[in-house]
Amino acid sequence: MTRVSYDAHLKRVLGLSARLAAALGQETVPLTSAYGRVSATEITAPEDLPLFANSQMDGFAVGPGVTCGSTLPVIGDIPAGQALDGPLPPGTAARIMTGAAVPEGAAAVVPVEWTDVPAGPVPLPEHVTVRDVPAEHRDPDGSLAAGTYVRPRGDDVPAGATLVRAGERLSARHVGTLGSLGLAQVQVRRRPRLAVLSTGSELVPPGSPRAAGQIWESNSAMLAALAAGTGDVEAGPVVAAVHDTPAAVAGAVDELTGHADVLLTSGGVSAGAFDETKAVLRQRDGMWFGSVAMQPGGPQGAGLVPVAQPAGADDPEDGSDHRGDGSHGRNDAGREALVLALPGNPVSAAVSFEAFVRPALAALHGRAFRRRLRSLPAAEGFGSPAGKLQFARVRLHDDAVYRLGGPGSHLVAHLASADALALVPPEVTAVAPGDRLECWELEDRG
Ligand SMILES: Nc1nc2c(c(=O)[nH]1)N[C@H]1C(S)=C(S)[C@@H](COP(=O)(O)OP(=O)(O)OC[C@H]3O[C@@H](n4cnc5c(N)ncnc54)[C@H](O)[C@@H]3O)O[C@H]1N2
Ligand code: MOO
Repeated sequence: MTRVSYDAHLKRVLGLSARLAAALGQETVPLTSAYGRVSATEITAPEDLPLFANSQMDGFAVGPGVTCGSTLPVIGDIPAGQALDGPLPPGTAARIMTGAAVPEGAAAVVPVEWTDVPAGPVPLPEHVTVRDVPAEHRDPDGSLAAGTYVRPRGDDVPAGATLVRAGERLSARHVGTLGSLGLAQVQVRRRPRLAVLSTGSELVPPGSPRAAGQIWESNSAMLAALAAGTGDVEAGPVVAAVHDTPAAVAGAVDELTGHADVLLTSGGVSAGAFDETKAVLRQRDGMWFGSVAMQPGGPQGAGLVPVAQPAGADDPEDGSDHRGDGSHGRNDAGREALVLALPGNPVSAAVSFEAFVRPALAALHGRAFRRRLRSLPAAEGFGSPAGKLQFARVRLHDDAVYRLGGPGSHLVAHLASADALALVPPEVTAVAPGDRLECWELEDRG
């Protein structure tokens, strides 16, 4: 069987993902649905922000040269949401609220606390006397410094400034900024629809009765949960426990790729007499199977598989959006699905997700993928298989790496209590206490 390095297989998976990313395309979503999506374009500020010079305080807008003791006639109110009709006449003041537009002719805002006017809901006074100008707000001549408590137009960002880069995931704070600039819609990368298929005649869904030799199926729920946690997918069908027969596996693959852009399969990819997943998928154009020099996660398959055209799928009349809305009956002519065939051992499936699926889902959005890495010394020594990159399940504690359990790919409870994977390079067969290990912090660690 072909044996490739971890880096070589990752490169293959990322290349396949980049090809599918181009076909997935983009869509426009309302700002209220944009959180967590990946921007398809650079987004620049269409206007200056703040949109206009406005007051930072409830108080009085005044012209230049006001000093402690100045008394000024008050010509009116400027509540937030309104603008004075014309400039502020010289030698006058206008009562102004936080966020209200500072009129032409005003040089500064005097907070109400610095005046003889009571704070709060009081009638508009005829005059205001400035009682206090703290030293830090005075010009050398003692007058109130120009610009005091005025938020200038464009102070935050000028029109044309970059707010979001193409391929950047939109945070809640981005959403707030885009709303501040009146942007009601965002062009985002279309999220792939993801399906999961677990194969194995020994598997029964949790909650079902179990015959001798059977086990409860757990990979499909785990893989669907890991995928959901990335925020990079639309949840699609999850099929737990398809029997190891060519017809059952082939039927499930056709059905699921008909409804998904990405299919994760688990099981049936090693050397067993009943490993039908590999046998069936190997016959599809575009699928590669081989052994990756890593443990767990050695046996892997990956490819872009042409999707069987479902009966009755129509061509879109306007020639647009060949992907439709991800529902039944979309036009699948020429469409391909990314199939990642993961090993069935539960720890192997989980490690394969971290090693290949997580970066693939980022690449499907054209998003740069960054792991949370730490380099820490091993607390204890342990062995590692020669020629394989080992992903040890560990806990990071007191700036050291503590291994959990052994290397067995069936140790699911240890997997669940891990908060990181420690990588032992292929050429290292023994880790000594104090040896530095690169660790990937697990995204959904408890
Ligand atoms: N002769 C060889 N045997 C094996 C090799 C090999 O190179 N030569 N590789 C081993 C490695 S490494 C792995 S990993 C596994 C991968 O096997 P498969 O992907 O074919 O997986 P299965 O045989 O179907 O299952 C392996 C194991 O995991 C359990 N399993 C499978 N699916 C699920 C599921 N959805 N939920 C819970 N548990 C599952 C299954 O019962 C088996 O115990 O092959 C080694 N063998
Ligand atoms: O490589 Mo398998 O994935 O050890 O357990």
